[in-house]
Amino acid sequence: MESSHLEGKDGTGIDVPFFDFESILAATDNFSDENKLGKGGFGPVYKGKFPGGQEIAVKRLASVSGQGLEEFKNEVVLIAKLQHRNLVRLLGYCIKGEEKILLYEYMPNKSLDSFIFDESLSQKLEWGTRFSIILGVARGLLYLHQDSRLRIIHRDLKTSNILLDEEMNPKISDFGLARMIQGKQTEGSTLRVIGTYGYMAPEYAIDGVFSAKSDVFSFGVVMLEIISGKKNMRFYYVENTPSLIAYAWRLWQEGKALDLMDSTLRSSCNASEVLRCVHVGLLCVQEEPSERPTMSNVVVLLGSETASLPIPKQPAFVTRTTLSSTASMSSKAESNTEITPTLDDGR
Ligand SMILES: Nc1ncnc2c1ncn2[C@@H]1O[C@H](COP(=O)(O)OP(=O)(O)OP(=O)(O)O)[C@@H](O)[C@H]1O
Repeated sequence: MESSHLEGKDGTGIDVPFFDFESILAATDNFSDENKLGKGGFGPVYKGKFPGGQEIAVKRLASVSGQGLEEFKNEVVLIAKLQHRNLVRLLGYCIKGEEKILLYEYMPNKSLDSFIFDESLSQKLEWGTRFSIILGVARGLLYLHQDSRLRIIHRDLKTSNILLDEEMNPKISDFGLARMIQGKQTEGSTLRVIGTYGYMAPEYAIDGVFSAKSDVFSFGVVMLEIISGKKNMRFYYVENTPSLIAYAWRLWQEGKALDLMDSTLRSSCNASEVLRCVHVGLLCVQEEPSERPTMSNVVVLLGSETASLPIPKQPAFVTRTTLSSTASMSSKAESNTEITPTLDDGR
């Protein structure tokens, strides 16, 4: 099934196996509906199984058809170089005509959102597991931003892009794909916003300006969702508050930040860890990007019981007005997901 390998040009010896189309057809039972795991903005994803029993996830890319072959291969090598225990591993690729496919390790526990937003599954995710998921995601994102040398901005970090392995270790997925589709910017501005409302920083949603700090904002939203078990964007209808961020901010100001905690977990959680997470989460979602911590600050702050934390300033999206203007101003946004730019689309 593997017929050749791509190698990095820089002598790093990175090796990306090429899989022929027929072996992928066989592994996915001709991309059968039963094997379809879902469809994201980059295209549908299928579960596959190779003859030896190895399970894989097959992403059939929809949006890169215009991209040249060489360019695509270079990006595949780049993504394959990004290896960390908190990133989903790229196993190989396939090109056949217009068809471009990426093969990833299969994550049996699917995505974090399917746990935390589900009434019964969320109860299995006690605080200790949630805290280690938060730490793992922070480390994975730090690696993308700094340690990988390549400075990758994810641009679409959200709870549905965090997958869980059999031991509930978190692995970030879809990293490098925004870059694959839009070119090799490490930061800058774009007319085509790849992201999901509810997770995007205001400067990215409104002006298309992205940086490591816009990922930090998304991380903050993810963290508040993990703590509360509630979605940021659907929040208005739950609590009559513009967003989860606004709710967290209100509780914080009233000295009741622990109430943000998913009610099913309150009796068994470590209160000081939860409070630290809410505090760091609020630092991440501050309106002004320069006030937000870097991911390396975040990792240190989360891991230390004694570090003194700065007082957070008012976050973005605390009023209904800011949310509405974001949604309407970002109508130029061409999200990579199936969402349309309305207030209600956070998933
Ligand atoms: N490596 C994987 N192992 C197991 N399931 C996966 C894997 N990658 C993706 N999936 C599942 O496939 C489905 C589609 O994933 P994908 O990441 O393409 O889209 P999404 O997260 O729903 O949306 P978006 O494109 O906006 O990120 C999701 O249900 C996801 O959980």
